[in-house]
Amino acid sequence: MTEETVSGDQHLLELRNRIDRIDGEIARLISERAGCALEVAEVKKATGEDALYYRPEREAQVLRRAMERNSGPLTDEEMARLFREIMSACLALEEPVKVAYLGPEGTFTQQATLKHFGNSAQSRPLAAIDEVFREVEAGAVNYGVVPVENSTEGVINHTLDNFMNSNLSICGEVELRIHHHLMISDVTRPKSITRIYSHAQSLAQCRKWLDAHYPNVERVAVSSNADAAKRVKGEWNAAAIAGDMAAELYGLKVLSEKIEDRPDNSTRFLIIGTQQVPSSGDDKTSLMVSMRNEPGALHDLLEPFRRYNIDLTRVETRPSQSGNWTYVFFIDFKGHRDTSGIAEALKEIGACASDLKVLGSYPRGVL
Ligand SMILES: C=C(O[C@@H]1C=C(C(=O)O)C=C[C@H]1O)C(=O)O
Repeated sequence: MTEETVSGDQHLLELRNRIDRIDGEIARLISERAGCALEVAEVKKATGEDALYYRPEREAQVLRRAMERNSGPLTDEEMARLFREIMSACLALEEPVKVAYLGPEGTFTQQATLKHFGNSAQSRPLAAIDEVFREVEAGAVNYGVVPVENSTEGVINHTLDNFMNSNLSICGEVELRIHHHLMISDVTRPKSITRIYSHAQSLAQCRKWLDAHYPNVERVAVSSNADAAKRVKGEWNAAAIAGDMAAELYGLKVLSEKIEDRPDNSTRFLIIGTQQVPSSGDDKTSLMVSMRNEPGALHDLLEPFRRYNIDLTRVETRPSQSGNWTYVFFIDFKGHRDTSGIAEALKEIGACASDLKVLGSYPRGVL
């Protein structure tokens, strides 16, 4: 052995000893933190039956602080993800949070659920967006996670329409970068692919790539990406477009990575529940408004936003379910309903609208 390797080995040993010591400290601090969370639970329990254990506004603040405080070498996102998991475990000690999401397992909505609640939440896949709403309304789960818009393909109508017949609120949002891959099973012959399965939204998000690489291959829309991945197992002439989780879950091989047409392709998901969330300091508010069907109605609706200098982030129109050619507007803007300016604007809009429902004020997605 040369002198160099001896000193290299020695250095490695010292570094590992240091890491062991640091791990000991981290473990002690995490236990101390978990003990605090248990005490918090006692304080919350004293408020009675409806004690709210999961506090979206507080969690957003903890994550933002973790990012602000970070000075590297880990990225801010990586640091926040670690804190996300610590909080998830602490919350589970207080009370395990139950979450339903649009399934099946392996979908991007499952990935969004994990990103938002961490691995200690108890999550359950359901077959349809309506079912997620229903289970939260029935109290079978505490929260639901549903997709609401995609940066390439636009709004998910089904989610918006569900709010028309529901009393649920929006308690949070989470954004997910969507990377699609073309995947095959171990029996697929890559040169003989005649059929590609995926969800219609995903096929649309990869349209140009498919036109360029598989122009004459049949595109088959199925109920989810996970379903597409499942079908490919055992089909020698088929491929699927889906995400990492589906590839892993069904043991598929990725043939082409990141085939989405737009590199910034992302989907926004909503956390639905029954809770009214206090301000986190950086929030968004979502409204559902119906207007009288008369000239200038849309102008009257939007005017207070300009006057109170409120930053609109989205306006969607959906046919109302109460009559032909009448519409419901879904409006998102920056800020919390309880802050001055916004509270006044909402009062004025309420006075000129035939119906106004604040779907919720909630922390802007952190991760
Ligand atoms: C500890 C609390 O309860 C939960 C756990 C949190 C945490 O671990 O930091 C934060 C918010 C709550 O979801 C709290 O409300 O402060």
